[in-house]
Amino acid sequence: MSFKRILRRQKRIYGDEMPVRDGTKKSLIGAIDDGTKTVRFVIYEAERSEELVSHQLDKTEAQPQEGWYEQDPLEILHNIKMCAENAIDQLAEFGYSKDDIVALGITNQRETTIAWDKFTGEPLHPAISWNDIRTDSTVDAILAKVPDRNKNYLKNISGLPISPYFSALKMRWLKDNIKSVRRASRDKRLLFGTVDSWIVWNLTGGVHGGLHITDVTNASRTLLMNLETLNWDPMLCRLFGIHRESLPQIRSSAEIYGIVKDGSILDGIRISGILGNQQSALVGQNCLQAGQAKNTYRTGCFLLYNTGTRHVQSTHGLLTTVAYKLGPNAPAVYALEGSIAVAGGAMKFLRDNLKLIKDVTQDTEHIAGQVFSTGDVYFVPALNGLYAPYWRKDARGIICGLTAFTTKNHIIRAALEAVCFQTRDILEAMNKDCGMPLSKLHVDGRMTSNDLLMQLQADLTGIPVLRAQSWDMSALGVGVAAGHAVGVWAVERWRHHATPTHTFLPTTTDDDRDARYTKWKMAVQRSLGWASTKKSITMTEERFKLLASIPATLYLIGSFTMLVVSNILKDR
Ligand SMILES: Nc1ncnc2c1ncn2[C@@H]1O[C@H](COP(=O)(O)OP(=O)(O)O)[C@@H](O)[C@H]1O
Ligand SMILES: O=P(O)(O)OC[C@H](O)CO
Repeated sequence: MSFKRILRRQKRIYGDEMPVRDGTKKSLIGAIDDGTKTVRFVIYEAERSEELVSHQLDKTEAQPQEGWYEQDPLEILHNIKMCAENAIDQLAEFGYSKDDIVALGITNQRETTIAWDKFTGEPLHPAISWNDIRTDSTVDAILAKVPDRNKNYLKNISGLPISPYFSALKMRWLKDNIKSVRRASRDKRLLFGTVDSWIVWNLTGGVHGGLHITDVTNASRTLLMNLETLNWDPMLCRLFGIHRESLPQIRSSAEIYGIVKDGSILDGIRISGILGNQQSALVGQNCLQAGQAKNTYRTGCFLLYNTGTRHVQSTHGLLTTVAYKLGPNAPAVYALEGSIAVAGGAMKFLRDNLKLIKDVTQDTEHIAGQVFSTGDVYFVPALNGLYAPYWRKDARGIICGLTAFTTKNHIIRAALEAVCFQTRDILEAMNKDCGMPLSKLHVDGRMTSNDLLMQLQADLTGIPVLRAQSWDMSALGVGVAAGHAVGVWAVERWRHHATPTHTFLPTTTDDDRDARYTKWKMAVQRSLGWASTKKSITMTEERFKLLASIPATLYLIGSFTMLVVSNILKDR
């Protein structure tokens, strides 16, 4: 890379606040950030708390059936290696090499579940993504086992409602539906893990003694961990039918777990930090005091409120989760979390499914900015049900309020507003749980580069929105944790990273925003109860393709027969 390109890159990352290098070498920390749609590898200069180089690759996501989302576990590993190689290559331009990396941290999409064979290292099934809703009937089967089919029955122990979102349901589904998983379980070869476990096991040697571990933040998203003991809960494991031996050991978020031994460019580096990506952003934004909160806008959007060493139970639809535990002997810190399943994901839906935009980054702000309002259009992106505070797996996406005046500009703007209204839903719930409204909102995540979105967020919540200095606070957070564990990154050193670069102030009146919010709630009501678990003969994509390949006459006869048969069945 030419020197000019490096300068341009630095300018892009740091703006006018470019770090001044004095020629002395600093300790470097590597961070793997495995998101739902992208993998990144970032290298930080610990003493200066500066991002030095990074590389990112998009991931492929398969959708084999409606509501099913899968990732390739081997692609995740491959992409990490490619990103690491590329980032490390760039180090030479700064006078550094791989040997200057003193520790490695891993932050990851949470809940996404992988099953693999301890002896061959082969994944037994594609990774089931966090937002996959195939476990709908598994949820019903578990609900049938608890008093009053109460979805909040396990909240006191785990902090979580019974929902397809969490890993235990995905593990149960894998055991119920995938023969190789059942066989591996019977033969005691089965290992389960969230993505952090899969990455660490492979990096530390895989079949040759790889470490099967996870950290408290990831474990707290499985519905199998007890928030009090910070260990797998025997009753929960029994309820979901998951054997303790197939689960990873739960460790803190910052300690030296082991050394990379996979023959890759990362070989020999200590792994010393693991954090779920939303908890990691909380650390990266330096929200380390009780009462501090941040909202991260990526594929989903997640607002975490630090409650200190107390785990507070929400009565308004929020989750209780472990925020971090920065060392084996450090206390666990907890958070209340408002989880939104579809934020940036809605932009990709507008691009890939509805073809309303070509480029998520360029088009959404530009096109939505061409109209001054949504023209009373509301888009509830309940594409896989609704998460907090509703927890309704039967909700489905709707766009309502359409008129002959509506254009795609209004719909795109409504999709941006949906992220803001969902955030307001969470803020309302948090206010009820904590009794104290947030006076400002610290934000990060790639979507926050969208100025229009940020302004809408301030206008629709009525509080200032403070954009973080760098959008990827998740990578930074785990970099800090990893550096902290090896003693090269002190809290004070990254404090200035939490300094927002831009503040968006509300420009609307309370009456105006409350009227809009009331309309949003009406739209949400209309999205609920849409999906039913009752099986019906629906025209799926596959059936449509099959029918399209049959000649017209046969098709007519076929359809007529189906109609007659379904009428007979209906009358029974
Ligand atoms: N400028 C933007 N305006 C609106 N949405 C954006 C913008 N930039 C990115 N996004 C959306 O934000 C999400 C970014 O996700 P990404 O950072 O790749 O995270 P992850 O893979 O962890 O979910 C994508 O879904 C994308 O659609
Ligand atoms: O892909 P992201 O960054 O939206 O993160 C996903 C969350 O960790 C799911 O809980």
